[in-house]
Amino acid sequence: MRFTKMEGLGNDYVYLNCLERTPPDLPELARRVSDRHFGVGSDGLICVCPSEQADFRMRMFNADGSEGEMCGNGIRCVGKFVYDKGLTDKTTVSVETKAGVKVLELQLGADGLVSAVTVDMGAPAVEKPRDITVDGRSYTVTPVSMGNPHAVLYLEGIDGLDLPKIGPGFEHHPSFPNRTNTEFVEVTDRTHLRMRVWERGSGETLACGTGACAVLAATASAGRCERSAEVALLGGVLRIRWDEADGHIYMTGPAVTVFEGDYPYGSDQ
Ligand SMILES: N[C@H](CCC[C@H](N)C(=O)O)C(=O)O
Repeated sequence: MRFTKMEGLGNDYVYLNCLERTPPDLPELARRVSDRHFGVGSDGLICVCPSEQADFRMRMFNADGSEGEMCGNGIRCVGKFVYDKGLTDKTTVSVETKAGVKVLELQLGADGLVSAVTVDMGAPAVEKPRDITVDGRSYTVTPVSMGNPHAVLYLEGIDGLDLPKIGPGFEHHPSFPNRTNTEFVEVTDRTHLRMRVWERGSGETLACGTGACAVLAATASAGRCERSAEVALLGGVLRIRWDEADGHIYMTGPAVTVFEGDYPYGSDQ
């Protein structure tokens, strides 16, 4: 099975062209390819599938095999995948996701291939902050949906956090019936935010596009930053803008192809 390894700010996935056929048992395939010792190594699996209502459909699976509703870094790479492979000649591409149809504006580099993408991520749903207890300690989190669930919290010294220790307590907290992605945020100034993320189903990743959008929405809603800011993640910086007119969030960032390969998996598995 031919695959393409791609990354958006180090949030890396294995990408499959499923326009003609889809391998059986995608959750199991995601678990296998994601393993960084026995598989390809990735934060998960992303399948580019046909769509009735958009140019393409993206299905995203976390490393544990669970299917997410949306993936910001992933959808930027889907835009690069379909354009660079000649599956479209359009630089405005629509992609159906479980969180609705997203519109991508592809930016081309000097080589004529996609170097960066701006995604209309749709409107965030920001809830009121709520206190939750994790491992005996109380935290104030702001739940935000970008189609997938996020819990945003503000702490000083996020670099010193032991996320493998505290992350699962947030991910599996009973307050989040479908689990949650959790973002740990420092507000540098009104146009610069820093964050780390413990992702539902994948653990700490170097970046999370939907998470960065959730962080901007929660922080601007609290009056602590402007509606347009740079969000610094371990893997790099995303530019996030929450448009006043349409209420949508726009995310701009890079998309990179790392390598192509073949993986032994098919209908006889
Ligand atoms: N890395 C992705 C988010 C994956 C979210 C997934 N962990 C979920 O179950 O919602 C991003 O760039 O938005």
